[in-house]
Amino acid sequence: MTINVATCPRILVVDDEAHLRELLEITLIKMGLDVDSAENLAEARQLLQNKSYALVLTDMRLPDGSGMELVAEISAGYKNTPVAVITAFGSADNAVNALKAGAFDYVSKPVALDHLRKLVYSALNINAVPQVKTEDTQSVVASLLIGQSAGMRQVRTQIERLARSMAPVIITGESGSGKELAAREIHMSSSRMSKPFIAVNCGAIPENLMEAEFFGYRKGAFTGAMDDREGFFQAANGGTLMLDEVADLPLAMQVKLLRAIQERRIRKVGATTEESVDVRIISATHQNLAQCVREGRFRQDLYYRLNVIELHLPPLRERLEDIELLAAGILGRLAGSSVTLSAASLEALRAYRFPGNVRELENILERALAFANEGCIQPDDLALSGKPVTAMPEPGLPALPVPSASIAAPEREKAAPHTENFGFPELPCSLPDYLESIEREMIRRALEKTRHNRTQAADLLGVSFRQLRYQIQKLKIQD
Ligand SMILES: Nc1ncnc2c1ncn2[C@@H]1O[C@H](COP(=O)(O)OP(=O)(O)OP(=O)(O)O)[C@@H](O)[C@H]1O
Repeated sequence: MTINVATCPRILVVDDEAHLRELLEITLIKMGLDVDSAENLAEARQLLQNKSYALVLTDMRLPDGSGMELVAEISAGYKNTPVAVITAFGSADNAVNALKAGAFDYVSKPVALDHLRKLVYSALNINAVPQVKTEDTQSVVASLLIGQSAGMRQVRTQIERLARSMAPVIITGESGSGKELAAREIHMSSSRMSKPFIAVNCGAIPENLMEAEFFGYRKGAFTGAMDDREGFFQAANGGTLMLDEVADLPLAMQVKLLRAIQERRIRKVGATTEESVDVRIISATHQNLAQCVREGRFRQDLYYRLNVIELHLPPLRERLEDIELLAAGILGRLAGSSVTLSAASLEALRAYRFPGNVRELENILERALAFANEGCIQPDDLALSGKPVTAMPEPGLPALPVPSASIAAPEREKAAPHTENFGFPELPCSLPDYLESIEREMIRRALEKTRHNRTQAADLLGVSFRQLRYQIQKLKIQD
């Protein structure tokens, strides 16, 4: 990156150690930047009032207070100024706290100049990311996430904020609720947008290949390693690495990952030297990671590192008002403007629970397109299964999902004869999917009834604890 001298960005360095201040000043000036320095908080505040800065770089310990105070003040009062902190060696807690308070990034002492330069370039890029605002001031330029519900608006506002930081983010939400899309949006709205976004499904990689897949390997490192290969970290260098289903990482790999994140250095399998990497980590899980920590399946230190900021994607059933826009977007993508949704179909969709969230809506519409006549999708074409959001069955009643129960009134009459067959539904489109939906529902009920005590829930269902745990994972049940 070359810096435009005509609009030379100005950096504020706040540090009371003269030699470190000097090192930072020289490095920044050599990068073609203007630099102001302050020895303490009072001087920094004074300078901030008089000039605007492209970046503030502050030490944590200052003679008249803590760098954290400056982070908080800048985050609140100078929203367009990124602030990075310099932390003492080994004080991971400080770094995490600063990121939580709104710091854009951090460097640890002794300051590695290559890391410092990368940090500065990222910070300078932040304000170069184009932001198009709508009347309600939400950025729409890279909005991949469709939806205007209060929940989605909040998600977008949070994404806008998160995009201006390097802080690790954990995205939670049920399967299919848009976690990967949200991660992409954070990346696309950040200064890393021109660099790669790599999404890795941690649950899909065989344990014995994990290290090589993440960090790469040298030729001859193991049988079959015919050439040097890069791993996900190198592939995402300068950009964002998304660890999807992070709870599925085996414990041994969790240790290695923690090290890579903390040191920002990795070592290829079979290599003797380490290489530095500049990767922003976004993780995602549909599991309760804190619970995984309690159960000893996830390391607390890694949890603490990854879980600096949480972004929660609400399930689709909590934002049913988004369905119309989502359906229009999905149909537009799948069929252009040639197919529409009838009013009754929209009503039927709005009454459905969507256990598979937006992904399920996509599947329903894709299948419906095949059945739709004259360019209009009717409720029958949707072939909805499961219970509607409204009309939950009474406790104690058999919980078999009734496919036609969510269909709007006139269509319900048509479908009724099929559903009066001893309470069984009409034939499902897919028996395995149908049986899974029943199993999922029964497990959910047992968990609800036992206040999420898995041992008791397993007893209620007449299965072993391990069997239940396996089914919960397999069926991606939010517990
Ligand atoms: N708000 C949204 N607007 C448009 N499309 C969406 C939205 N949310 C999700 N999708 C679409 O739904 C599908 C599932 O989304 P995504 O893969 O991001 O979900 P996920 O939560 O990461 O799922 P999983 O936990 O199973 O990995 C994708 O095709 C995605 O494009």
